[in-house]
Parts: sequence; structure tokens; C-alpha cells
Amino acid sequence: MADQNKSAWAKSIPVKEQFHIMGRLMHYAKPYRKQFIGAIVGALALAGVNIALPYILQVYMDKYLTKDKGTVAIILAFAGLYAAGTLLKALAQFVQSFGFQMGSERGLEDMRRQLFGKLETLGMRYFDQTPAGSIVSRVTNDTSTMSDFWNVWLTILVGSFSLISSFVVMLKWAPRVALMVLAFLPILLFVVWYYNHYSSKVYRHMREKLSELNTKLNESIEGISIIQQFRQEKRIAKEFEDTNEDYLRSRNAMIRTNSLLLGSMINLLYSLALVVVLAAFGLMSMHNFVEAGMVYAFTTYVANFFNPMTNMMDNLTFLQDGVVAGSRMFRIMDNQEYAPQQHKDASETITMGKIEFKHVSFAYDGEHEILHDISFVANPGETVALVGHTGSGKSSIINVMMRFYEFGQGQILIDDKDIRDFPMAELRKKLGLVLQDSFMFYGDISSNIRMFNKDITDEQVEEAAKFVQADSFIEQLDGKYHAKVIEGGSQFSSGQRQLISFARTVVAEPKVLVLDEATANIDTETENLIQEGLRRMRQGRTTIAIAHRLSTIKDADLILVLDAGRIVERGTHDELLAKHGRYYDMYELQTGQASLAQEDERIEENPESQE
Ligand SMILES: Nc1ncnc2c1ncn2[C@@H]1O[C@H](COP(=O)(O)OP(=O)(O)OP(=O)(O)O)[C@@H](O)[C@H]1O
Repeated sequence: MADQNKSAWAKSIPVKEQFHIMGRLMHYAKPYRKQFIGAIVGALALAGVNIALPYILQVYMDKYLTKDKGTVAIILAFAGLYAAGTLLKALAQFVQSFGFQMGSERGLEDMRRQLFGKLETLGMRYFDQTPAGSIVSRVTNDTSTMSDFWNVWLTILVGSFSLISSFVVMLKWAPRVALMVLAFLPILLFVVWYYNHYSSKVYRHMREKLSELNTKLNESIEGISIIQQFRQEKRIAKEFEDTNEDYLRSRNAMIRTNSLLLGSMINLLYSLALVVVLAAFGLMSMHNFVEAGMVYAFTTYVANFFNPMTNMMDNLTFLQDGVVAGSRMFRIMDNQEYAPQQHKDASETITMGKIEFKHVSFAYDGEHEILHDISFVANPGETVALVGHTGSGKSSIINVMMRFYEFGQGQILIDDKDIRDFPMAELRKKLGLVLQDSFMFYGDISSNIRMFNKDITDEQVEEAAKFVQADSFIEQLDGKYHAKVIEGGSQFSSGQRQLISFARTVVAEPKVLVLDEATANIDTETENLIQEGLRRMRQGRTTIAIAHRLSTIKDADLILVLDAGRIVERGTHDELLAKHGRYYDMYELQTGQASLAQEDERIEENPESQE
């Protein structure tokens, strides 16, 4: 099914568009034209040597060997000439292949870099809609398909030179025989076309199966803990085996096609052409003297005429694959719509950290509204907490505020200015986001805190770690701040990762903190460290915090209770409890003693009322 989709897609690219894609792909070759010109010169030289070598032998055979005129000096001269020709051939082959590979590999490197750069700028909406596996495939598989695509051109280039040069010489020597050889060209081209038509289906099917195999492997590595926990090993192994079987079957089909058509058909035609050529020379010899060396050289040119076809047949399928891969890569490179854009002349800076939402609405897919009419103000230094059941829209508010997604109606203001008036870099710098589970990058603790920003000194890193009290666990690590971190940071507990991410945020000195409180179970000691870290980070900073445990945001200046994307209640902890509404219910559910807590607080504030 997926295979059908893929080949249907290949077919569905209109011819004009295919040429356009090829044209765009050629642009990547432009900066490396020196290498490509070198390759063309090499290919031309190769074609020349391929003509010259049989010619040298022909002269030697017909002028000296058969006429008994050979002397040692002549033999040595011809041997030297032939050896020089062979050396030149090796050199031309090297120049042609090296130049071409270098040019194409550099072009591919540029392509991968651009693609990766583009992916980094795409909005989250793109990533929501595109499976990670397929993005990885664009950057790795598709760019390596492009390598095959470039090679097709090399094959075509070398093949054409060889075909044309040998035909021209044949035409000069024996025009009629040359035309007989030429008569095979339409048959050859038909075989090439037919093979290409047939094999591209088989080939694509094979690649599809390989991709499925990769996906299965990826899935089983990423989900290994779930697989083991739910004892899915057998199912996964069976699925992998089935896909592997399918892959083998498609490989077999490919091998069958190749064995049948690839070399054999061309060889058959070549032998037929040889028979025709030899018969023609045989007939000619009945009337005129035909020199043996000439026949030898001529048959070598016939071989030069036919040989490139096998290569071309083998490679042509990559042409279409290259266009498909190219079109998919360009779809990423041309993708503009999803990345939230700032105003062109955005240059404001965040100085106070006031945040205001004015009647903001938002839909992830641009259609189904998730946030409705969200309005609130967080004055500089204040804490606004977002609470609500799962799926009520808390993270979505943060997502639009961080400009991961473009919001619909309404306005988001920072320091009373439109959020789009600030350059993205300013927003990323001054809005410090701390997520539930923070990602750690391959490197060490220190680089993960400074986030590879070389302007941040070791002292600042350590200071930040101390500030959020992450230093106590870091000091115990082997290598301390230089302790290795593997991608994802899975060697650390979620509490430790949180503390590192706090340090990472603090060191950047943001004006506004955006927190997604961790729900994971963390031991009491780390929990206390985290709460203390949060308290310290919040000091003097505007904070927008998603809170799952209501006890942690009792001191917030404003609590927004969300339900189905709407703010249904707002106020301070005490005000909301007094309301006996949604917040009260949630609080009671969590503590089981909301009213008691309220009572406690009342007594705390006013001890004499207890009597
Ligand atoms: N990337 C997304 N694409 C489409 N819909 C989404 C996406 N993320 C969230 N939603 C939907 O938006 C709604 C609000 O989700 P959101 O994550 O904001 O809720 P939340 O209150 O943060 O929930 P939780 O407490 O579970 O994190 C949900 O219905 C959810 O299915």
C-alpha cells in the first residue's frame, strides 16, 4: 500500500515539475563547477584513450606484425605507447571519478546542511504532523539517494562520450558497417527503457521494505522498556521477521530482474552486433583485403558502443528516485507556513517582563479551536499559575506564548508591545522555559548548563548550579562539571535533570520564567531541592507556571482555572477557595481537606480566634 503511494507519487509529479526539480538540484552543483568540469575533461580524455588504445594495436598489427616489419625498437616503441595510453586511461578515470564524486558529495553536504537548518526553523506544527522517522529519512536516505542521482549523470556522461566517439571512428573506417551497428541503438534504447520501467517498480518496492525494516528496528529500540514491560518481544520479533522476509522476497525479485535483463540482454545484443560486423567484414574480404588489426579495433569499438548501456540500465532508475527524493526535500525547504513569523523590523527588547493575553484564541490545525478567548495580565515580578484537568489547554497557552505555534485571534503583549515586535532571539533569551522533562544533549554537564554558549563562563555555570542547589549532586559525579552526558541524559534521574534545567535557565538570566511543573514522582529530598530552586528562580521574575499540584502555587498572584480551553475561574488561592467552585473541588480532591486547610490558615493568621 505504502509502496503504491510512493510510486503513485513519483508518477504524479508532472514532467514539467520534474524538470524544474532537476534544475533546482543542479544549482547545488554550481559552487563545485571546477570539480565537475575536471570530471568532464577526465571523461573526454577517457573516451579519447579508449579510441586510441585499439588504434595503436591496429597500427602495430597491420603495419608491422603481419607485414613482418617489426624490429625490437618498434616493438618497444609500441609497448611504451600502449603503456603510456594505459596510464593515461587510469589517470583520466581517476580525474573523472574523483572530480565528480567530490563535487557531488560537497553538493550533498550543502543540501543536508540546508535541510537541517530549515528543520530547525520550522514551527512545531510541522513536527506534529510529520513522523520523526520520515524527517530522519529525508535528511539521511533522501540525501543519499541524491548521491546515486548524481552518479547517473556521470554514467550518462561517460556512456555518451564512449558511444559517440566509438561510432564516429567506426563511421570513418567502415561507414556501412557502422550504420549496421547503429541500427542496434533503437533496440538498445528500448531495452534500457523497458528495464528501467520494470526495475524501478521492483526497486522501489525493495526500498520501501528496507524503510519498513528500519522503522521496525527504530520502534523496537525506542520502545524497548515498554516492549519488555508488556512482554511484546515475541510480537515485535515476529513483525520484524515478516518484514525481513518481505525484504528478502523483494531483493530476490530484483536479483531475478537484473540477472535476466541487465547484463544478459545487452550481451545478447552485443554478440548479435558482433556477428553482423564480422559477417559484414567477411563479405567485404571477398572483394577487398581486410586487415586483421582493423577488425580487432572495430570490434573493440563495438564493445565500447555497447558496454555503457549496462551501466546506464543499472543506474537510470536512480534518476526518477532522485527527482522524488529532491521533491520531498524541497517540500521541507520551501515550507514557510508553519513557522510563526515576527514582524520584519522587530527590534524591541524585554525590559520589565509584563505579559498580557488579550482575547487569544488558537487552533493547532488552524481549524479546531483549542483555546478560546484567553485574557490575563501578569505584571512584572508576579506569578500567574495555570491549573486545570488534563487536556484543558495549559500547555497550549505556553506553546503560543513561546511562539512555538501561531495563535489565531487576539493579542499577546509583552511590556505592552505586540509579541511579534520582538525578535525571536530576544524572546528565546528572555523567556526562560523549564519543561517537565528537560532534554539533555550529548556533551558534559557544563555544556548542558551553558547550552553550548561560549560566552558563559565556567564560574557563571557553577554559580547557577549552586543557586538552584544542583551543585551537591554534580560535585559527586565522576568528573563533576565535566561528567559525560549521553543524548537524552537518561543516566540522570528526572529530578537531577530538572535541577540541571533550572541551572540552564538561571544562567541565561531570563526576565520571564515559564514553568511546566513536573508531575513525575521525585523523592522528598530532591522535591524539596526543586521547590526551593523554583522559589529562588521566581524571585524578581514574572512567572507563568503550569501547576499540577495546587499546593505549590498557593502564593501565586493570580490563578487561572482552565476547562476545555477557556478560563472558567480566576483569582488568588484564597479567593478561589472561598468561591467554592471548580478550584475548590480540585483542591479538595487533591488534599482531601481543603476546608481544613482553610481553617488552619485562618487560625494561623488569627490565633486568638481559636478560643
Ligand atoms: N500538538 C498538538 N496538536 C493537536 N492538538 C493538540 C496538540 N497538543 C495538544 N493538543 C490538544 O489540545 C488540547 C489541550 O492540550 P494541552 O496540552 O494544552 O492540555 P494541558 O492542559 O496542558 O494537558 P496536560 O495537563 O495533560 O498537559 C487537548 O485536547 C489536546 O488533545
